[in-house]
Parts: sequence; structure tokens; C-alpha cells
Amino acid sequence: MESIFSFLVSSSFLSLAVILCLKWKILGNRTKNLPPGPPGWPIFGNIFDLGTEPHRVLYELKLKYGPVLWLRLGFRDTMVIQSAKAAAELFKNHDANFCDRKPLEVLTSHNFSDGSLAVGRFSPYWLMVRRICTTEMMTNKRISEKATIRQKCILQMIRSIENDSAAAKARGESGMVNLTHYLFLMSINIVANIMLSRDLFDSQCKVGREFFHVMDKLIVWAGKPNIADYLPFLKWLDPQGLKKKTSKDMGRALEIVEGFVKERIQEKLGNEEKHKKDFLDTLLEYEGDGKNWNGKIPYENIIILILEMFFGGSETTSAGIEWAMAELLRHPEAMRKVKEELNEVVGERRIVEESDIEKLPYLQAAVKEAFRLHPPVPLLVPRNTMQDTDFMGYHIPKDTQVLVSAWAMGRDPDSWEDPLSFKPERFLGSNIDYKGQNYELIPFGSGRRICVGVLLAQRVVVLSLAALIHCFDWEFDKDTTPETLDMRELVGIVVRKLVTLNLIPKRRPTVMAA
Ligand code: HEM
Repeated sequence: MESIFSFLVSSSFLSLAVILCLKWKILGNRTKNLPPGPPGWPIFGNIFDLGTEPHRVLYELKLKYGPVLWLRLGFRDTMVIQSAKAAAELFKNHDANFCDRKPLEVLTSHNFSDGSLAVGRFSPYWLMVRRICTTEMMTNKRISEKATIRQKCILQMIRSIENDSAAAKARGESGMVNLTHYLFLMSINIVANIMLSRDLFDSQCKVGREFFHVMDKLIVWAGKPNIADYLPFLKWLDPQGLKKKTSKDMGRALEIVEGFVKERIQEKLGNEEKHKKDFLDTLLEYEGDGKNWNGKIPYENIIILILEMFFGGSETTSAGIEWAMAELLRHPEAMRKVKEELNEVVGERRIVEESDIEKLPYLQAAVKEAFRLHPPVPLLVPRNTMQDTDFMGYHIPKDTQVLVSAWAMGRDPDSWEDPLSFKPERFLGSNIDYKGQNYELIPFGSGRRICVGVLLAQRVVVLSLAALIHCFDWEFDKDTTPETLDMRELVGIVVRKLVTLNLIPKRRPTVMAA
């Protein structure tokens, strides 16, 4: 009885506090010149307007309210940018003020966000880590040094697909494989090789299998909308249990990565040089830059940074390849052109290599076209404003969440002719690229927070697609045709195909065995 009474008293105080707080917030904002947007519910604001496919709903709202939209998601003031012009204004003139992040509640588990580059706040620590990534790890030169590793991982994938399909046929099945699954494993394996110089794809690697499994779950938890992000007074309650689940799986993922880090420290102590310097070595050896950071990177943060590269580099990359493959399968004429180009440039006596990429303009154009229509992270990673700002005539208060819809820009009829059609030809002879300078095509974001993995991802996406198409002819099951291929989306942090790509690979007999 006593506990019910104290619950009622404390919840009444809580509700009163919430209402006062909200009233103050709404009245405070009403006096300011905010961008237009739909009216919202008390307390919840526009949370329920977003539905299960927020990027699509926001696009609809753009048609009514224009390219700069204002929403209140619970207690989270939110501005949404949905045109190339508004994005140019943001990234060219306000990037410095708009480059903070506010981490999702689930990503505060095990202090992940404190050590993270991707969801960490703008700070001297962030500047230091970002600098290490962009000047030491993700430069063209450093990435080129690892070309043979990527080639190896992609060949491993091709062989596994071939073997598993043959085994399925031997069992009397059609030989169909779940391509999405192989793409995810390959992408994680490339990150593992670049960051840690080790293979996780190897079927003998038990810890590798467990790691894939835990990563898969973490991606699901982090991708679920969490009411506690919008109504912070509910954080302690964890109403959907997402923090609890994330905490458990994050704990295990960090433990596994820590195992790799400890092994490396032992190797270093024993002076065992087993590989060329990799990302882990760079982090362990770092001594500070005398400007943003003095001294070494905290041990816990090194583990977080390694885990985060798996987060940032696996599902995004595999989803990018999956969408591009799906679009090519839906457009046999475009697929024919890709094959023709591969036959001309690579021929039949060898497997495609990274050095071939620049001689494959049609394939590159097809990848750009797929990123235009299906950016794997459609609303980028939310930014947070650091000060009150005048933006395109509007007053944007400090601590506003900023969503930039790469999805809306890719489909904007003001930027693209016939925007909903898949036409790689539009990029032939055009300088438009996805490296953050052309705001109508920003699947990797732009400005200070642009994806650090863009150069790596570009190579992996194009090369894997080339290898998959060069080595196999891909067939649908008997019930699917290019016209009926299911293109519905599964929305999480990354948007991938709802129905995975299940295909029958037919080895092209003319291409030499991988
Ligand atoms: C097709 C593949 C990929 C896509 C579509 C993608 C997309 C993105 C996007 C949209 C952002 C946010 C940019 C912004 O806020 O403006 C981002 C950030 C980031 N990405 Fe990627 N990414 C991909 C691959 C990778 C890879 C391979 C890695 C590393 C191995 C990586 C690591 C990161 C990191 C660490 C950040 C945070 C950067 C920061 O906040 O400073 N990404 N990515």
C-alpha cells in the first residue's frame, strides 16, 4: 500500500514537472521564428507521425511544409533538411555549429558513446580520434596498402557461395544461397582484417561466429526506436528493455574485442611482428598530438573504437552492395552492360582486381545510382546544434537535433530528371560523386562528420559487386522475376532489404576459378 502511495505521489510530481517543463519549452519556442512543421501531441509531439519508415514520412511532409522542417519528438526539438540547397547551406556555412552528436540512450551502455567517434560529442577527444582516422588509417595510400586483404576476403566469399550452393544442390535443392548473409560476413571480415589483421570469416573461428551473432543483435537493438530517447524522464524505466538487451550484448562484444586487444599487447611485449601496422597498432602506439590530446588513448576507448568500426563498416557496406545488386537484377539491360564492361576490361582468364575499378565506369555509375535511390543510412547520423543559430531565416535553438535526409535529396525532382528510375547512364560523363561535395548525392554525409570509411567502402562495394557479377550468373527462384523482386525496406539504423536476396549462383564456366 505504502509503495503504491509513494508511486502515485512521485508520478504526480513527475507529470507536473513534465507539463511545466513542456509548457515552458513550447512557449519559449513559439516566440521564436522556427521552420514550419506539423502540429504535435502534448508531451509526445510528432513521435507517432514518423511511423515505421521515417525517411518516407518526412519526404511526404516536405511536400507540404518545404525542405526545412520542424518537429518536436517528445522533448527533442528536431530540424529536418531535405533539399540539396538547404544541405549546402548547412554544410558550407553552419557545419562547425551543427557537428555535435547526442548519443542514443542504448549507446550509452558501457560508456560506449564516451569513447566513440561516430556518436561521441564534439570534443578534443573526438578531434584527436577523427584525425587519426583521416590522416593515418583511411587515406588512399593506407587503404591501397591493404588491397590484397580485400581481394582475399572477397575471394573467400565467392568460394563459400560456390561451395555452399554446390552442397545444397547435392542435397537435391536448387542451390539457392542467401547472398545478404555472405555480404555481411565478408564486410565484417574486411573490417577485421584492416583493423586487427585477423580473419573472422574462417568457419573454424568460434569466437568469430559468436561475434557475428552478437553484432547482428546489437544492430537490431540500436535500430529500434526507443521512447526513452524522446522522453528522457523514462530513461530509468527502460520501458522497452532495449538498454538492458544492448548492455548484455555490448558487454559480450566488448569482451571479444578486448580479447583481441590483449593478444596484441602480448605480441608487442614479446616483440612478435606478425603483420604490417594496422588500426589497432596505431591506437595502441598513439602518444598524443600535443594539441587536442596529450598522452595515450584510454584502454577502454581503444576497445570501443575497434568495435565501432565493425558497427560503422559492416551492415552499411553489405546493405549498399545488396541494394545495388537488387537494382541490377531488376534491370537486366543495366546488368548486361556491367557484364559486357567486365568482359572487356577483365576478360575471362583472371578475376577482377581493385586496379580494374577505374576502368569500369558503367559499374561505378550503377553503384552511384543505387546509393542515390537507396542510401543505407537515409537520414545520416543525427547532428546536434551547439549554439542558437540563424539558419535560412529561421531561428534554430541550441541543442536541436538535425536530421539530413540523403534519401529525400536522392529523389528530389529539382535535382534529378526522372528521379525514381534506375538509370546508371545519368552518371556517365558527369562529375557528380558521393564524397560530400555534391549535396544532391550524400549517402556518406558531408562536412566534418562525413563518414571516415567512405574511401574504403567505395572500393569494397564496387569490387565485391564486380566479383559477384563476373564470377556468377545470378538466377531467381521460379516464382520471382525482375518485375516482382521484393524491394521493401527493413528500417533500422541502416536500411536494408526486408526480404534478403535469395539467389541461385551459376558459375560462369568461362571465368577462371577463383
Ligand atoms: C556503404 C558503406 C557506408 C555508408 C553508406 C556509410 C554511411 C555513413 C554516414 C551517412 C555517416 C554519417 C555522416 C554524417 O553525419 O554526415 C557515417 C559516419 C561514419 N562512418 Fe560510415 N558508412 C559506410 C561505411 C563505413 C566504413 C567501411 C567505416 C569504417 C570501417 C565507417 C565508419 C564510420 C564512422 C566511424 C563514422 C562516424 C564519423 C564521425 O562522426 O566523425 N563507415 N557513415
